[in-house]
Amino acid sequence: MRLDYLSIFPAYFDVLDISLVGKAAINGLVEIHAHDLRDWTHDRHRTVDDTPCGGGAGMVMKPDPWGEAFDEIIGTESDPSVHVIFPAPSGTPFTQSAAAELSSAQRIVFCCGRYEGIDHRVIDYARSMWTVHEVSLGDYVLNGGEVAALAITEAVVRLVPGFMGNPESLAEESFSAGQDGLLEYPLFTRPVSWRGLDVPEVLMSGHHGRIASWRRDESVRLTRERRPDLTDSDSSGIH
Ligand SMILES: O=C(OCc1ccccc1)c1cn[nH]c1
Repeated sequence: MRLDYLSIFPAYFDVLDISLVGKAAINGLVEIHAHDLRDWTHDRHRTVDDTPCGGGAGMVMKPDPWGEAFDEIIGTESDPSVHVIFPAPSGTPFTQSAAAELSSAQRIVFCCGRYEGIDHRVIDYARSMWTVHEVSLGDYVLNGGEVAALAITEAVVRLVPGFMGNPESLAEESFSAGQDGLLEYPLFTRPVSWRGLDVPEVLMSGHHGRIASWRRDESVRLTRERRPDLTDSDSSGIH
């Protein structure tokens, strides 16, 4: 999988050489390329923004540098196998199933908006050429798409076959199919007693049936408490 990042702060992505994703990059599963959008400007100030047509506060990212960067990084041929991701508050909420789908992509290009956003024609042009995802991580506003791109990268790359040392651990996480779309139950490890707090006895009983039902009950309780929106969805085991 090749991952490209287009940003006016490409150094954000240096961290990928260290972290979880770094390992995948080393064993050849993932190839990382970060690019400075200003490399595709031609004026002395390397301008990437301008005032919004129709007025309004803030600045908008000009389309020209994006188009020239696309030409060089992706090419001028249409190719639906290239996934182009624009993180933005106005995007479709990102989910574990979206991460799973993207984990089989051969190429993903992250376009990190700054200022108030990117000229919409950039997204329209990208849609005419590649498979575009406008993605939101949540109902809040960041200063730019870089942090969102890092989060999406981690969610996707850890699902790439051959990447995780112990794929079974993926099956038991929150939101994974194995959990029936429920939140993960509380986890404990040694010491059994810690600062006057003990591990629930059932987990030390060695009784696997009871442990499984305690865990499910906890998942149901937590999901009802924190994520009522998940309880009546078809994917969750509770209604
Ligand atoms: O702020 C975000 O993206 C950066 C961005 C992009 C375009 C204009 C403003 C900000 C974001 C919030 N949830 N998911 C993404």
